[in-house]
Amino acid sequence: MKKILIKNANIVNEGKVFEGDVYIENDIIVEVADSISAKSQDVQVYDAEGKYLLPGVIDDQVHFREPGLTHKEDIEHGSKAAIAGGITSFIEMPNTIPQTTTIEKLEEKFAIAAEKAYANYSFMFGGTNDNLEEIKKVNPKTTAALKLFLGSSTGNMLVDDEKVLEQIFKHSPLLIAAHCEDEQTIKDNLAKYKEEFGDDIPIIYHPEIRSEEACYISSSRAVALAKKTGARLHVFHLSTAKELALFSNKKPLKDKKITAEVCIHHLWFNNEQYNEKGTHIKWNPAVKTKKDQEALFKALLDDKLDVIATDHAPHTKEEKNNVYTKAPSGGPLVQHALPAMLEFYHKGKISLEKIVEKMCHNPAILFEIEKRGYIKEGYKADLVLVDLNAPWTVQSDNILYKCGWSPFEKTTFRSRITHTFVNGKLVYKNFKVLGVRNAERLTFDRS
Ligand SMILES: NC(=O)N[C@@H](CC(=O)O)C(=O)O
Repeated sequence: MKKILIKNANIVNEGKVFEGDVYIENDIIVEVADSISAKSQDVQVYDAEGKYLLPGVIDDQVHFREPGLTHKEDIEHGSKAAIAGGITSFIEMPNTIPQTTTIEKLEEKFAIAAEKAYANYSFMFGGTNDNLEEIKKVNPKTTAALKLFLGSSTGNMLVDDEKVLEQIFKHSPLLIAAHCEDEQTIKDNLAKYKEEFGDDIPIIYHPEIRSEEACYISSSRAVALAKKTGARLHVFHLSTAKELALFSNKKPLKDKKITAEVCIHHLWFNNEQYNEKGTHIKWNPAVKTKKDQEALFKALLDDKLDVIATDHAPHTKEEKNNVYTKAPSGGPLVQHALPAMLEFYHKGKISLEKIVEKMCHNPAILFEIEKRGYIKEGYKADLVLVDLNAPWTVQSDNILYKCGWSPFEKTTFRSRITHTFVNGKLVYKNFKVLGVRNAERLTFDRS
């Protein structure tokens, strides 16, 4: 039996920060207490020396591009970058090639992950205009959720047949996670700018094309449909202040039928950075104004926004360094999401407890993930040790993404992830992925 004792940590868990020790046997946290002493010789002891111990982050939205788009990213590189960023579990999206729209394709992805993933994994099934019967067959006990693109993005998975959509909302056995941007509004806006600029539309107009209105029309339609059908809806990557009125903080997360996510890039960037960063910060939905950014932050603290995710969506530099209409939307984020949130902590904008709630506890509650997301007895030992005072700068020689670039390049983060444990095994230490694969398929506690 493998036994690990982490001593002298500042443990961040369930709204508290307290000094303590954590004892692990095999993959399970066996004891969390003020002081634990090694009970036998074969216990491996890590002295945390006051560093902060967090539950491993659970990222509910990543695009690891495998199969079919592995020139951009793959499960091995993506999950290695994830553990370097303190993300110990990920839920991956269906816009791969082939798309994850049949049970067979879904199982193929699980098989790839079983061979290659460095972090615990699950996948979302993809809904289309014509796979309702297949959706009905997906087992909610073994698959994370159903992803619907209610706005076009990478991978041509737009679901725009209103009648089908209502049927999906009525009959989905899975929680529905939706990308909300109204297609017609985007098309009309794009046509207007294309008339003026051709393909080389200045990037600053991205949030005018993928506009607030496009987001609001689509999110409100999805929320209305969820209310009408009783579907369990989770709206992905909120980007505007206006949409926040659609969400509520009146109930505890476990009782909410409609929930919402915010992504790192919408919290970190705003439209003032388009001139400097260009298409490297082109995302769908677009990064919008400073006012939107501030409203998102407030809604996160007020619990109108339930989880923080990355929407890690790499494209190569060559693909990104293109004129507006040809540069794909999306960027790599898993390695830098937690350091970015910890930077907000340093700036006094959010507490460590809140970061842990939104990145670790809440994804586990929302997706009913079994025994993860907390530093608790009986839970899986997915843990991250963080040095809050060890500045480092994002640069090409420490970026682990297959695409080799980051929108955070040249950013100095004050906090560093020093150790990541997945199911009780140390898999990452001080800028080094240790080559130890100990990931498991996520399981769900759903009745
Ligand atoms: N977020 C993005 O801008 N792009 C994502 C798709 C998506 O989630 O829209 C991608 O897969 O490239």
